[in-house]
Amino acid sequence: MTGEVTTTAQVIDGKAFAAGLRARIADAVPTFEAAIGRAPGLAVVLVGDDPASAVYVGSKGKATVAAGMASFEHRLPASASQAEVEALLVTLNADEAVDGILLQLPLPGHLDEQAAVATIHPDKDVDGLTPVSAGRLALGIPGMVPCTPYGCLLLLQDRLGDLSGKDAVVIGRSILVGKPMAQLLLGANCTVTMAHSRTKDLPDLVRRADIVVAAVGRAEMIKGDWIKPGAIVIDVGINRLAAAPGEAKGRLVGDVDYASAAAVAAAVTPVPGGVGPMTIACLLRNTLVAAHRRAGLADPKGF
Ligand SMILES: Nc1nc2c(c(=O)[nH]1)N[C@@H](CN(C=O)c1ccc(C(=O)N[C@@H](CCC(=O)O)C(=O)O)cc1)CN2
Repeated sequence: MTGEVTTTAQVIDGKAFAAGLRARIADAVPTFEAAIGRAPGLAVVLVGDDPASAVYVGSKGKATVAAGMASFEHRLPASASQAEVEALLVTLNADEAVDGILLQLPLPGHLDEQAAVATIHPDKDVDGLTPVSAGRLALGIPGMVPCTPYGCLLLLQDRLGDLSGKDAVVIGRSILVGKPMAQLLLGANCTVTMAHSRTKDLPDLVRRADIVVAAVGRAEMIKGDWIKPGAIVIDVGINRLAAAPGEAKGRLVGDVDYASAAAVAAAVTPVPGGVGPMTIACLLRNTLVAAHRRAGLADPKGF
């Protein structure tokens, strides 16, 4: 019999992996509480009324409580000034019950995101976005690592073990994902190429990679014929398509054209259910770690 051999990639189940991580975090919380006399605390700040952000903040609060940690939710109106946002962050920096602070992004357009984030004390920066955290990551010094890229790294290591010598391409150069992802992969001894909207011959570049991390924010842009057979594909994109006739809302898709990529790759993360759930699990992990460091305890083992 002749004809093409079609492979079907394994699905990397981020939802299941995140559930396991969250369960292990919940198991570690009572030990911390017994030693310090209080649970780790996470404060999440939402400015404005972006519906997606409100959903993410609600999910973070629920996950925090489910892990046995203390959740502090702060909402400011969309009209809040830079000074008001920064004043709240300064108050949270000084609050002994708060180990981690997260400022939900994006902020309303009139606010300076970088300046606001930089107000967060680096020891409480569980989002890993302050200049100090970014500098520590670049220098390879222990610090807080942004949640989404850290989640991607955990999924890759779970699949491949040692990443040394792998060719990795990161598509997208955001502060939230692309740049820290590249640093983490470099730290894991990958050979890393960063690609972005002005990269030439992107399909050819992607075709050389053993690991593809897509974080470009364009629905289904990366096609299966760009993927090297046997590569691992991590799709960070979350894009909602326009609703088809008869649908209340459009489907969620990633930055990767899943069906065509799955025919070539060894393994692919789905959207939804891939990288997304890892973001919140890693936020809890960072909060647990921050709480230990602030209390002068050794980092919890196995995280
Ligand atoms: N300060 C931050 N702001 C934002 C971050 C961040 O890490 N820090 N990330 C994103 C949003 N985000 C968390 O804040 C987030 C996005 C997606 C998911 C998730 O689980 N997605 C699900 C699908 C959800 C759906 O149905 O809409 C999935 O992929 O399975 C969790 C968290 C921007 N802002």
